[in-house]
Amino acid sequence: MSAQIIDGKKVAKGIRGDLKEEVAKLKTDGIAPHLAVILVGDDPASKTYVSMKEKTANKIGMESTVKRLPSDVSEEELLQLIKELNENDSVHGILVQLPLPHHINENKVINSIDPDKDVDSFHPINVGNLVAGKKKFTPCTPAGIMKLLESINCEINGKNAVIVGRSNIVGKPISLLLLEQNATVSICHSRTKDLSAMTKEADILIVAVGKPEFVTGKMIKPGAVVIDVGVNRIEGELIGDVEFDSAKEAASHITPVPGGVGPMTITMLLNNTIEAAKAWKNKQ
Ligand SMILES: Nc1nc(=O)c2c([nH]1)NC[C@@H]1CN(c3ccc(C(=O)N[C@@H](CCC(=O)O)C(=O)O)cc3)C=[N+]21
Repeated sequence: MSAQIIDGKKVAKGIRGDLKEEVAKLKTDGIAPHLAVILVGDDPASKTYVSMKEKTANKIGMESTVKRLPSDVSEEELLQLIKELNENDSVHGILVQLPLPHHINENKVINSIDPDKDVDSFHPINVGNLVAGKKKFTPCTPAGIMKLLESINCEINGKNAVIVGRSNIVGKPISLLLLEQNATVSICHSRTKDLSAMTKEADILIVAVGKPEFVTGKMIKPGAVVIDVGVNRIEGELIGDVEFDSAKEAASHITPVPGGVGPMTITMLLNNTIEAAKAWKNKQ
């Protein structure tokens, strides 16, 4: 058996078509959804991601501004820029590309973003709302994963969902979203005693550990849905956290890397920016 490959590019494109219409509608109401991205330093991967965000935003008719700061910028200057963007009524979404240089306190920066403009949904207020089930924004990568599951009509209610990885950006929030849909959720990590025994129980397996080809086919329950969130760049090539060739023999559905979760992340970021613009409009 060979799994059906979940085409994240295609799903993302479909959603972007809807978003483009929403942007056009908002523009006729005099509101141009506007995303501001802050890039500190010149890490090549970050530069690529930021220009992809800018390009995709423009493709659906959205406004985008990229603020580029040198790697030795002071924390104070960065916080000042965020303050200006918070106060700028024409900006609806603010994203600070992570990781930041070590001399800058990441938490302090995230905490300074207006929660209403926090399209990454990393601010503690938005994290708290997600935990309480009253969210304003859904964090981009987890939101994208839910859309991918939806695209294959994946049943979630009552299923065993196993998450490998407990990051604030993916592992923790995706666990909450799956729990909201009544999955039985287990979160595994580096101290998990028998990882294979856990992953083999998964009807839905989400892997976000940042270790190339960490999960192999023999760790997967036959017929499972496998979502690979890994983006490991090795000698210029993008490698997932799942060993694709062996995994696709066990799984019923699987996401590739590239072309799986990645394209969804950016699309959901644009979705959140449109949501922010709509919420702003309703406050006026
Ligand atoms: N504040 C913040 N928010 C983020 O959402 C954020 C961040 N910082 N820092 C870095 C990570 C990583 N990330 C990705 C986005 C798109 C792809 C993506 O589109 N990947 C393509 C391939 C792109 C390529 O070839 O390089 C794919 O998987 O098909 C991957 C990774 C967002 N991140």
